[in-house]
Amino acid sequence: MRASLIQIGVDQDEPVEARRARAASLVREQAAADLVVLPELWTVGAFAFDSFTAAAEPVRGPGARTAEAMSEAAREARVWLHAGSVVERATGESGEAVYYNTALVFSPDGELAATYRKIHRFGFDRGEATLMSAGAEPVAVPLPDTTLGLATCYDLRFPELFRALTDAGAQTLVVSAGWPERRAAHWSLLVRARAVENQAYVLACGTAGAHAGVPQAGRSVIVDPWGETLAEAEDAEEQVVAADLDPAYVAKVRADFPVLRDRVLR
Ligand SMILES: NC(=O)CCC(=O)C(=O)O
Repeated sequence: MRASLIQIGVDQDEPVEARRARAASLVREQAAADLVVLPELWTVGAFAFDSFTAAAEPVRGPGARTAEAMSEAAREARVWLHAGSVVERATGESGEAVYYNTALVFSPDGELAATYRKIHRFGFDRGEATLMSAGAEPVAVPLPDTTLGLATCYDLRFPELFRALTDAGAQTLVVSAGWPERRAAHWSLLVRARAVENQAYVLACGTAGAHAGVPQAGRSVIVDPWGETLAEAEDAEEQVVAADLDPAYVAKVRADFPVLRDRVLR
């Protein structure tokens, strides 16, 4: 199973519409892959908080511009597409607008197969943490050859989410991110930790460029269930990081070195 991570450049000078078209064409170029992954909030920029509400869009129906473009790209390339995340505009219980950082997964037919609303919002008492509502449900997505477990950026710091995804059957953990350069060492360490402790593939896709003046780490990486790096971006330039995954290898590592079986606390 071939996975391609598109570490797309997010530059505030590029209009969102142009980046959307560019992302769709980058996805189409990955038609040889089975699974393609884009990063977090690549339309607006993960740190462009001031633009979040203006850039918000529904994930279905009229005005779902990113979902429409990504559905078409997935269908044309015939790939499973984790299209990164968008600022989702939804309606609250009293009819008010509420916002989520929502990841979208499309099937090769272009169907919206799953959405995941980011559970852990970044920013402490500012930015995303105050502008967005939190998701509540971990999401695992069965594909023909593997089951994906979905996580978004800051989620990477919360191992209990990844364990819940593993318990839900995930064998390939996808982290879609807009991780900053200044904490690149945490990114590299935590991605490998999540792979080793869950004995799962981790596909961690970041962005290139800078969002609202925050330089990005890039360093998108694919790590196998034994913690070996299969492919990695060495910098924060726009590029594609790709590797072949062997879905059977997850079961082999879990059987040969049965750490998950030895859990005591649940
Ligand atoms: N967009 C994010 O979730 C950023 C997370 C981050 O910067 C960190 O965890 O460090």
